[in-house]
Amino acid sequence: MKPLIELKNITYRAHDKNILSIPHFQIPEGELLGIMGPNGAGKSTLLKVMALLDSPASGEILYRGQAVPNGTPSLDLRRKFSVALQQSLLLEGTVYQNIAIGLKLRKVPKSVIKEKVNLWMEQFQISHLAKKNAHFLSGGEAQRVNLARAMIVEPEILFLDEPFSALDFPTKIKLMDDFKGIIKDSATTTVFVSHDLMEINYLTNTLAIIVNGEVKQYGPTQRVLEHPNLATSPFLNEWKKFYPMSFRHEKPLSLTR
Ligand SMILES: Nc1ncnc2c1ncn2[C@@H]1O[C@H](COP(=O)(O)OP(=O)(O)OP(=O)(O)O)[C@@H](O)[C@H]1O
Repeated sequence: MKPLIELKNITYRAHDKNILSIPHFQIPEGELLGIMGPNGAGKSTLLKVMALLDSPASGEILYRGQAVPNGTPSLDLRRKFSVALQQSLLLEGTVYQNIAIGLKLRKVPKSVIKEKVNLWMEQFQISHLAKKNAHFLSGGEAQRVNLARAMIVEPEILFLDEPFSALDFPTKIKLMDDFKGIIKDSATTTVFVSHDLMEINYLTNTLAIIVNGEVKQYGPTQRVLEHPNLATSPFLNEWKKFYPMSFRHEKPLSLTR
């Protein structure tokens, strides 16, 4: 498949330290890519650079083969991307208003907004919360609103940075299960940063392991997890001690539905 995003010779520096060094990396359209690695490896920085939220020190980013001007991506291009972070950062107002905001900014007619917000609230099973103040939601509810808000604009690419990591385990697996169905149905190209092997194994098809700002292994998720290389095995083998079997299962072991 054609790459949606391509990175060439990307470096990122902060305080005179090299944070990222990526000679070449690409995300094909339709990919469900996981980015995993130890704390401080550069996962979030890579996501921010790919989502055009931060500029690299050097290198080139191409979107559908077109070079993106460094530092000044057009509004048009930005609007093809959605980002959801660990903190849901919901705005003052109701759940309905929070989910509607992206379409409102795009000046979509009110009747269409209503139809789409209702659809996405249904998809994320939060219709009953429509009129609730978004600042009084549980963590799981808030993350559902956050993901609905990201999906309603029908992004060409969705960037997720640890969206499930603050949730308790039953809440997490239920949301991940629902979310997987939604992503599959919409066929949205997705980049999912996580440090959790169970989340990565469950949600992604392809996996990049980052260590010290470099992509040390890339390939189909199952293959990477089952055959870590010299650079990634110290990290992956630690995880596999805690999830000795889960990387062989399609679903987390405790997910019974
Ligand atoms: N703007 C910045 N200024 C200074 N240091 C930074 C900046 N951005 C990132 N870093 C440093 O870059 C390194 C990579 O950070 P990043 O948040 O990308 O890692 P990560 O893999 O997402 O980590 P974690 O799993 O802990 O969230 C860290 O050492 C971090 O302190």
